[in-house]
Amino acid sequence: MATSKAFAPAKVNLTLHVTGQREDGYHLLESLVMFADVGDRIALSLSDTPSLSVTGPMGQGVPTGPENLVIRAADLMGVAAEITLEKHLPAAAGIGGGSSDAAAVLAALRDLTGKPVPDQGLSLGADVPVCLAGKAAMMRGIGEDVTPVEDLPELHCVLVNPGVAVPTGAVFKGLARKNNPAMDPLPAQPGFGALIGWLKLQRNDLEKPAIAAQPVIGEVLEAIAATQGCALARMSGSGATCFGLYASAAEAKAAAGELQRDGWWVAAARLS
Ligand SMILES: C[C@](O)(CO)[C@H](O)COP(=O)(O)OP(=O)(O)OC[C@H]1O[C@@H](n2ccc(N)nc2=O)[C@H](O)[C@@H]1O
Ligand SMILES: Nc1ncnc2c1ncn2[C@@H]1O[C@H](COP(=O)(O)OP(=O)(O)OP(=O)(O)O)[C@@H](O)[C@H]1O
Repeated sequence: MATSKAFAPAKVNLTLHVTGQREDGYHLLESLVMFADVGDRIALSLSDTPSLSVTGPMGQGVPTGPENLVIRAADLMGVAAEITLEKHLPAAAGIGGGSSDAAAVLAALRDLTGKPVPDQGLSLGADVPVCLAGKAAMMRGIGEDVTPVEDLPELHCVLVNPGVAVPTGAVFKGLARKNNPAMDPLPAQPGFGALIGWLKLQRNDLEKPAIAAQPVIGEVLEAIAATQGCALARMSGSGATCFGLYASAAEAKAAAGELQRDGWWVAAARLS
């Protein structure tokens, strides 16, 4: 029986500019996305009797029925599979947990069966195409326009989620304005200092409405910014997960130690 194992990394939106809105309500975005070396793990095998088992430290509350994005991904490919999903990432957290799981299943089933992935998986979620690309990229449109970005420096980060789920649609609805300024052009082959300098001039436009919905996100950002060596603190996606960036793995690891609180999920990671 054909089997496959896959890693579904956390997606981090280093920037997220909301520059407009389409007639169907979806927002036009510009986002620099990188992927962390922390994530979920998936094992799957082709089978006549499809099934899903959800395990892992963050598995509680994750749907095990047909609404789980890994099952929807298998359905989209028209393939029956037995899937085990080991959750390490918090759900509804702005780091694409479900989208990255879906992308990993799409890629595994494409490789096992030779079938193409319909429409980059966009129908499963706006974050699925960038997760399917799986490497640093500029994301535009509503998420379907993905351009890989080469030559970014190694980044070390801490990811912090305060344990509150933030529904993506509600955060978009809370935006005061939909047509915010575009991102500045990314400098060519930036070193760490140049990339941080550029990032500081960009934004995550969803930060403000997310903080209005869940004020603890503001506390997370302050706590990250206060850690030793933190070059930038910002929210990812629609929240509530926030990240801090550091020049070294040792600083990111020390920050993760400082940021431990009851109910907070904290991970040090490398971004690429
Ligand atoms: C905020 C981001 O995480 C940034 O990477 C993504 O844009 C969201 O990606 P996602 O979670 O895969 O989003 P989806 O599941 O497609 O959409 C959830 C909800 O977010 C809103 N949504 C999402 C993407 C987008 N470009 N405009 C939107 O307005 C819509 O109300 C939608 O119903
Ligand atoms: N495989 C999955 N893992 C986690 N949640 C899932 C999964 N499949 C479906 N869901 C549901 O999808 C919802 C969104 O979860 P997800 O982890 O994709 O967060 P997200 O905030 O939408 O991420 P992002 O906005 O960065 O894409 C959850 O509330 C959960 O019930």
